[in-house]
Amino acid sequence: MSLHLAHITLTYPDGDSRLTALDEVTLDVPKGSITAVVGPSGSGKSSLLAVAATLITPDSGQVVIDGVDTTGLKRTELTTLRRHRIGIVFQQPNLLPSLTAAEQLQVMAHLDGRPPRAARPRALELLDAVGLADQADRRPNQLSGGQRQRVNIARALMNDPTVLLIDEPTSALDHERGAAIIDLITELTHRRATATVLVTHDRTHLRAVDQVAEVHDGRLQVPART
Ligand SMILES: Nc1ncnc2c1ncn2[C@@H]1O[C@H](COP(=O)(O)OP(=O)(O)OP(=O)(O)O)[C@@H](O)[C@H]1O
Repeated sequence: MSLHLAHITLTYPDGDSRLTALDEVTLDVPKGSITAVVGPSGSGKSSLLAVAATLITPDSGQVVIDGVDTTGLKRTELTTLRRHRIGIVFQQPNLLPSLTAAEQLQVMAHLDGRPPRAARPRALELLDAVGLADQADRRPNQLSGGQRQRVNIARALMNDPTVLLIDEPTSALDHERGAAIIDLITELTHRRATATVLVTHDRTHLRAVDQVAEVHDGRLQVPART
């Protein structure tokens, strides 16, 4: 199991008491498969993604990434684990305005202490994989919203992660472009054998996913096979 969440409970301070955002959540995502997490606003989807990304430590429960139990790891160990094994795609691409599409990806190598120039072939290969082979030297303002989201996805794959976590990737796109992005994520998941979690409130795109998990008031419904 490449991503294993076991009995995760997460609370936030709420006045004098605490609000339970995740309540005993257990989820398994095998390598090469994609799980969609759906649920109403405020149900706990983003919290679930943040816990899986090791960005938030739950009150209790276990997060296992690629066989590594993250419980008790130091902050620096978590940063290293995240950098090498987890790809995160946030809702907004957050691309750097002055960099070309290829450079957005090469920065990931730089952050990992490797020379960005040596990472160019991989950056170009990934841009090709997301359908942007001929846009590598364009800056964000020369790309469409859908193309920027593709750069965002390619960037998350730069360090060859085992776990890919994606938050609402279609929210800024029209239906057709949104569907194309989900198809792309599904194809990349199968081809690159990532354990992918896709948070979405849009159920129209769920045809291709392997598993749908529903969150209600912080509780995950037993996933039904699609
Ligand atoms: N930093 C925080 N401090 C306090 N409460 C929080 C915090 N973040 C989230 N919450 C609360 O936790 C619950 C779950 O929030 P979360 O953002 O995970 O839901 P969500 O399903 O992602 O919602 P949306 O679809 O609107 O993004 C909500 O009641 C929210 O108000």
